[in-house]
Amino acid sequence: MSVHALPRIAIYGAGSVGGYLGARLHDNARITCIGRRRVIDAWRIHGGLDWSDLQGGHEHVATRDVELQVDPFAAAKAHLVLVTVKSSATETVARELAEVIAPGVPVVSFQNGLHNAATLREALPGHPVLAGMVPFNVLQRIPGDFHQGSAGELMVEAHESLAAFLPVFEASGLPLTARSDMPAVLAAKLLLNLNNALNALSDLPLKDELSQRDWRRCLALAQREALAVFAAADIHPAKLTPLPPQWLPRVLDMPDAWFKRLASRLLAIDPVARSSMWEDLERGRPTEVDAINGEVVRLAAQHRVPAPVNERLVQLIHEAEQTRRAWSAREMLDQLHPGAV
Ligand SMILES: NC(=O)C1=CN([C@@H]2O[C@H](COP(=O)(O)OP(=O)(O)OC[C@H]3O[C@@H](n4cnc5c(N)ncnc54)[C@H](OP(=O)(O)O)[C@@H]3O)[C@@H](O)[C@H]2O)C=CC1
Ligand SMILES: CC(C)(CO)C(=O)C(=O)O
Repeated sequence: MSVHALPRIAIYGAGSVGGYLGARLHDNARITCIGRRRVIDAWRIHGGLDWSDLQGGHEHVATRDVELQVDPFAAAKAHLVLVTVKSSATETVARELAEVIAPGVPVVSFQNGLHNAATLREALPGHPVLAGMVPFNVLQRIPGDFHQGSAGELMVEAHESLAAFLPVFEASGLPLTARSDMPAVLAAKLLLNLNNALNALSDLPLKDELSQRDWRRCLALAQREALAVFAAADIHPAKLTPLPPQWLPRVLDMPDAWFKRLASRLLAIDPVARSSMWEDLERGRPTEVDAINGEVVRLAAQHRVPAPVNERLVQLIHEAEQTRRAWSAREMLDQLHPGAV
């Protein structure tokens, strides 16, 4: 197919997820990545984008094969826009997109958190704005080099406007599963993302952290609390893992040998993979904790149920944004459940 016949996809938020998606999709779409000057310059110096994954797949995408831009106006010609900024940037991005994108162009939020699509929708009336979900981990190892460190399929709210784009994702080896229950999918992802804060505070790779029972006990505390809050708020998380979400805390609590046997897929993670929140602390950026553990705390307050574990995690991450230290699992357990150790 001539390159001119390929759809144009703008990826707004050149970072770990945005760079990875851009690199994976570039054979089947004309990709424009829009981001900060420091990032775009670094990617140009790198000579483009590299992606790799757990299965050994890898590719170099030269700068001539992907458009790298700092000006929001570069999204004007897009047939589809993917938003890949952190949650705290969504409102600004929504306003920037409203100024530039063509009428009716669909916009997909590939972000963690429950409300990003709603925030985009408010500023973009007349566009289908669809919630998406990225299940896997992406680490930007050096600027322009992206590694997918765990498995899973991208999900998106089912909508007719995506019909022309689903084959693009499929052909690129990143199939998009269309779902009619995205709020439930995002709630289930939020439960998994409660580990982002713990992983960042542990300063360990995800695999090492989740291999230690005491770190898993910390996550189980945060998830149990979130499940009780969700129940009070009538939110029913979807089943994204082989185990129903309600079983996760019990399985996390298990001794290491049992956990490894029952939840081997949860540990099928690249040994270098870390949470996106760890990457934020590492790079001295504000984190998304208010949209993740903070969401549990907000819902708990609305429904008058306690959420001390997630409240403490929000505090600890905000402290870590100022001054970092690596916590041991025992110290963390003592913070989240005094007397449990
Ligand atoms: N990384 C991962 O493994 C995963 C991440 N996610 C989710 O995906 C989303 C993106 O995460 P991730 O890729 O890690 O984030 P990154 O921080 O790596 O990338 C986002 C980039 O967008 C930039 N940006 C922010 N606002 C604008 C703007 N107005 N115009 C242009 N660029 C802007 C940011 O710059 P600046 O830093 O200056 O704000 C940053 O460079 C998050 O919601 C995250 O939770 C989901 C699954 C896995
Ligand atoms: C994939 C996962 C759950 C963990 O890396 C994530 O969403 C993140 O890091 O933000």
